[in-house]
Amino acid sequence: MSRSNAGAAVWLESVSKSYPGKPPVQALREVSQAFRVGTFTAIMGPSGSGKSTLLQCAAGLDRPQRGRVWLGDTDLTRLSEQKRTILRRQRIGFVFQQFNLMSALTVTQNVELPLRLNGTAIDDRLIDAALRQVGLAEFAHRRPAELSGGQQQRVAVARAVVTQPEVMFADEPTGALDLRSGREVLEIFRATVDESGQTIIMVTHDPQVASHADAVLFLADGRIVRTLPASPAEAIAAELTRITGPAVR
Ligand SMILES: Nc1ncnc2c1ncn2[C@@H]1O[C@H](COP(=O)(O)OP(=O)(O)OP(=O)(O)O)[C@@H](O)[C@H]1O
Repeated sequence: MSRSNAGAAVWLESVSKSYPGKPPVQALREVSQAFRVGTFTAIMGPSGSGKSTLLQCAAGLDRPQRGRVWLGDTDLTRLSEQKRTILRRQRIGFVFQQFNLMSALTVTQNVELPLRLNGTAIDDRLIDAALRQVGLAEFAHRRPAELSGGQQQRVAVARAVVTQPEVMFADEPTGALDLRSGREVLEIFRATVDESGQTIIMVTHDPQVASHADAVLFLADGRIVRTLPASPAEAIAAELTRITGPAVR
């Protein structure tokens, strides 16, 4: 089959995913979406609309029942579990809400970890460059417990970018951070996209966070129902209210 969407970092083609149950839960319904190289996309939508499922299918962590998911020229849906694991290590970076750092390891050792898992030779200059990128070069020998939450998340970002992945996926990356630390992480994301041509796909509930992205996708009931270009937080919040109904808080 020929690809009509060459140039996309990630491309979903009619992706459907359901979870078993009585009745089964239809989490994604025929979702088609291209994420262009060098763009920063936010995914929003009400709770249960399918955001995490979309992220997991796009990142090859989960496999849809129907449709295709491409990472560059690779069809992830055709790969075995083992090949997807190797591909994730080599070509994808992840940042989660809860940092997921190894507490016994230093900052440097945490950032080195993906290279070790890949069997890549450890190049100190690469580690140093990743730590500089997140403004933490002078914290290289500390352990996570000796850092603030914002600094820990910046270590997680350094760990995600050190392999120079084609795509970085982030699931609520600022959810556990105060406003200022959250903004610092988002500024690093922005710079990584603008200066290194990184592609970032991020799930968030927060319109302020989404306002740093180049585009915002809105999911409802397993479908992409709206796409906004880069927009101020107020416009994103208004769109979310239109889709979700007024906020309860
Ligand atoms: N492992 C699972 N087994 C069964 N149902 C699941 C599973 N994971 C998710 N679901 C269901 O699939 C639907 C989509 O879930 P998903 O986690 O993708 O939504 P979400 O938009 O990320 O939600 P939230 O904002 O609350 O994290 C929901 O109805 C959810 O209950």
